[in-house]
Amino acid sequence: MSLKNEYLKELMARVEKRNPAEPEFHQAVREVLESLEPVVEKRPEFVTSGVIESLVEPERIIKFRVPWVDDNGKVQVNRGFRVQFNSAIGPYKGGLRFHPSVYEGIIKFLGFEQVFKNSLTGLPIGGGKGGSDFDPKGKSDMEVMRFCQSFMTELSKHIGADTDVPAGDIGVGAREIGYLFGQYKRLRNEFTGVLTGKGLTYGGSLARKEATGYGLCYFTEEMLNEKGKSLKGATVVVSGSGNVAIYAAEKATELGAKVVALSDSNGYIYDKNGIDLDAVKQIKEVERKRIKEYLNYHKDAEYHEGCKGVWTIKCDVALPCATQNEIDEESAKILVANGVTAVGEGANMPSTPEAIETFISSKVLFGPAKAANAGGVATSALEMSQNSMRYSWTFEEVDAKLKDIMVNIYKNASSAAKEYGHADNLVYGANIAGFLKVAESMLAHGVV
Ligand SMILES: NC(=O)C1=CN([C@@H]2O[C@H](COP(=O)(O)OP(=O)(O)OC[C@H]3O[C@@H](n4cnc5c(N)ncnc54)[C@H](OP(=O)(O)O)[C@@H]3O)[C@@H](O)[C@H]2O)C=CC1
Ligand SMILES: O=C(O)CCC(=O)C(=O)O
Repeated sequence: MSLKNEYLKELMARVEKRNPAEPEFHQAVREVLESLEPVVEKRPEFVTSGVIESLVEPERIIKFRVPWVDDNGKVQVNRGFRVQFNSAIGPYKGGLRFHPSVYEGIIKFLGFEQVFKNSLTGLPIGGGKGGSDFDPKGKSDMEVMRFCQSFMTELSKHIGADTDVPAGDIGVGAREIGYLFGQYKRLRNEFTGVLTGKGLTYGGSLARKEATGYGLCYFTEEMLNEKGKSLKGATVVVSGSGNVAIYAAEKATELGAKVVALSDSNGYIYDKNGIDLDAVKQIKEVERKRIKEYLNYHKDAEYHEGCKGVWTIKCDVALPCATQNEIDEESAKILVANGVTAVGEGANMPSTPEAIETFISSKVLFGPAKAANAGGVATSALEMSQNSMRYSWTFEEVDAKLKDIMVNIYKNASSAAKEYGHADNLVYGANIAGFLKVAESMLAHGVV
C-alpha cells in the first residue's frame, strides 16, 4: 500500500528526512498515516490545526551516558534513552527495553506505537518509551544492579508518578524494576508509583506480570468468537519465551488451546503433546537459560536452531511474542499455506508490512499489536490507580478489569474500522480509534 493523500505523503517524506536511518520508526509512522487517509477526508481540521504533524514529532527525547563498573572492575559505557512522545491524554507511560539492538529509532517507534495503544485502553495515559543498548544476558545480578542504578541516576531527573511512569519491556523484568525503583527512592527520598511492574511487596499490582499475555488471549478469543471460532481446540504457536510469551501460552492453554511451540533468539522448541509451562518457567524465569534446555525435561520434544523456523509449524493460531519484524512475507505465506486462521500480535510490530498484507488479503483474522498487546500497559495503569489509592485489588478484580478492557478495545477498533470504510481491518480500526482520542485532546489544548 502507498499513501495517496498529498498532505500525508509529504508529511511521510518529511518524517523520513528528519529521522534518517530509522527504518522501524518510518515503518510505524507510515502504517498510521495510511490508516488516517479516510479520517482526514472527514475531519480536515486535524490537518489544518497541525495536529497530525505534531503527533509524529516526539515532545521530548532524552539521551544520556550510562557508565557502570563490571565485575572485573572495568568501566563500561552504555547509552540510555527516554522518548516522551505524547502527553495529550495523560502522563507519559511505556516500558524500558535493555537489548543490544536498542538505538534511538527503536525507542521512537516503540514510543509512537505506545501513544495509540495507551489511548485504546481508555485509560488516562500518554505515550513514552525508553531503554538502553545494555545487554543483561550473561551479566551477574550485581552488574545488572550497578547498571540499573547508573541508568536511574540520570532518568530520575525526567520522570515522576504524574509526569512519566516507565515499566518493563524486553530485558527489563522484575529484577531490573526492583533495582530501578530502589535507586529512584534513594535519590528522591519518596515512595511513589513512579514505575509499574513493581514487586508485590512494594506496590506492584497482582496480574501485571500475566497481563500482556493474558490480555492478548482475551483479545484474540474475542476476535475469534465474533467469527464463530474459538481458541478451544486450536493448535497455537507462540514465539519468544519471555514474559509475554509465557503468559500468552498459559492463558491460551487455560482457554482450551494446545500450545506446541515457543522460541528464543537462538532457536525454537516443538512439543506435539503441548508445551510444559512449568519447565519453561523454571528455565526462563528462574535459571535464565536458553529454551533448548527444555529437552532436558522432555526428551521427545524437538529443538531447532534459528528462531524463524517456528513459523513453519502448522497451527490454527499464531501469537508472535518476541520482537519487531519477526514475521516477514515468506513466513506469513507459510502460515497461510498451513491454514492459520488468526494472528494476534503480542510483541510490538512483529509483522512486516508485507506480512500484514498477506494475512489481510488471505482473510486471516489479524489482531495488530497496539490493540492486542495493550493489556500490559492497561494493567500498569491499574497499578498506578492502586498506588494512588494506597490500596490493592485482588487478582480476580484486576483480571476482570483487564478482560473488560481487552473486549472493549476489540469492539472500538472493530467499529472504527467499519465506520471509516475498512470493516474487519483492525489495523485501520486500532490506528483510527487510538488516534481520535489523542487528536481531539491535542485540538482542545491548542498549539502547544
Ligand atoms: N512486557 C510487557 O508487558 C509488554 C511487552 N511487549 C512486547 O512484547 C515483546 C516481548 O517482550 P517481553 O516478553 O516483555 O520481553 P522478554 O525480555 O521477557 O522476552 C523477550 C523474548 O523474545 C526473544 N527475543 C528478543 N529479541 C529477539 C530477537 N531480536 N530475535 C528473536 N527473539 C528475540 C527473547 O529471546 P532471547 O532471550 O534469546 O533474547 C525472549 O524469548 C516485545 O516486542 C515487547 O515490546 C508489548 C506489550 C507489553
Ligand atoms: O506497562 C507499561 O507501562 C509498558 C508496557 C509496554 O512497554 C508496551 O505496551 O509495549
